[in-house]
Amino acid sequence: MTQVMSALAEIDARAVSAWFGERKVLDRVSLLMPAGTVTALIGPSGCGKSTFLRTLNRMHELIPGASLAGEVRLSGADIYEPGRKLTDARRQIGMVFQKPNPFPAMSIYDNVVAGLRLTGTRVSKSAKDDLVESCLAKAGLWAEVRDRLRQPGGALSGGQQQRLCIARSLAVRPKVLLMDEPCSALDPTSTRRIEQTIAELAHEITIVIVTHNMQQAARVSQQCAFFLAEHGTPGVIVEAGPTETIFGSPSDERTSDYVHGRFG
Ligand SMILES: Nc1ncnc2c1ncn2[C@@H]1O[C@H](COP(=O)(O)OP(=O)(O)OP(=O)(O)O)[C@@H](O)[C@H]1O
Repeated sequence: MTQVMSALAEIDARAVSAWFGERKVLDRVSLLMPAGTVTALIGPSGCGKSTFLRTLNRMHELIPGASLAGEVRLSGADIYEPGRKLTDARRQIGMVFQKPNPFPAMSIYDNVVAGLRLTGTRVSKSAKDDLVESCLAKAGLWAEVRDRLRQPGGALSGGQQQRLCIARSLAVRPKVLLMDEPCSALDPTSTRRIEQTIAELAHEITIVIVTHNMQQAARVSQQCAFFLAEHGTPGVIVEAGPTETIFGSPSDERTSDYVHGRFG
């Protein structure tokens, strides 16, 4: 079976600020997301978690009027360095969104390999077959779809579609996988299945997940960062650290209030 992942990589955000037009929504946010771990970004609505996530693979700059400052280092190299191609960052740092977004009319097989064409990767037919099997297996979907790879992606359940999107992300061999509330459109059973997939993938890939679900953050992550944007000020990280510390004995009272459901 084809090896899907490349070497483990850390991602290090340094003093990242972000704006939409004149409005600053993140202020000098620094966070090291260690290789091969799951980092959960938590905090109330509007504090900048998704914006921060989008700065990690250069998606923020696609929004008209959006700008940013700071550095994002992938294994030491700044993805924003002049001369570095946008597509390199996208290939190395994949993303899974809130709402599963497979190509609905395209087959399951073609959905998995869809990213190869976009990144200009040429692969033989047999290598492609191996890649499809290996990515679907890693996304926890192979057993359910192995006999119907030619059926459309849109015919799968919501949870299966989300796992198909994870498989599609894995096919271009990313070093980091960003997940923006990947379970918020799913039922509890599908949610647990995705969480299981995250746990299995975390041995081979660095994962950053935005979640509003505190139990989920506690279940899937080894590190948590608590974001807050108080009184209309730009979002900052109040506190980041090992998940058991953030939930068990945080140093800031606002973190404790948030993780225990007292606000947000
Ligand atoms: N495309 C956009 N144009 C202008 N402002 C935006 C845009 N996207 C987000 N914002 C603003 O930036 C701030 C941060 O939003 P962001 O979506 O990053 O927060 P969040 O913590 O992910 O929120 P949620 O948990 O509700 O998804 C918010 O005030 C939001 O209104």
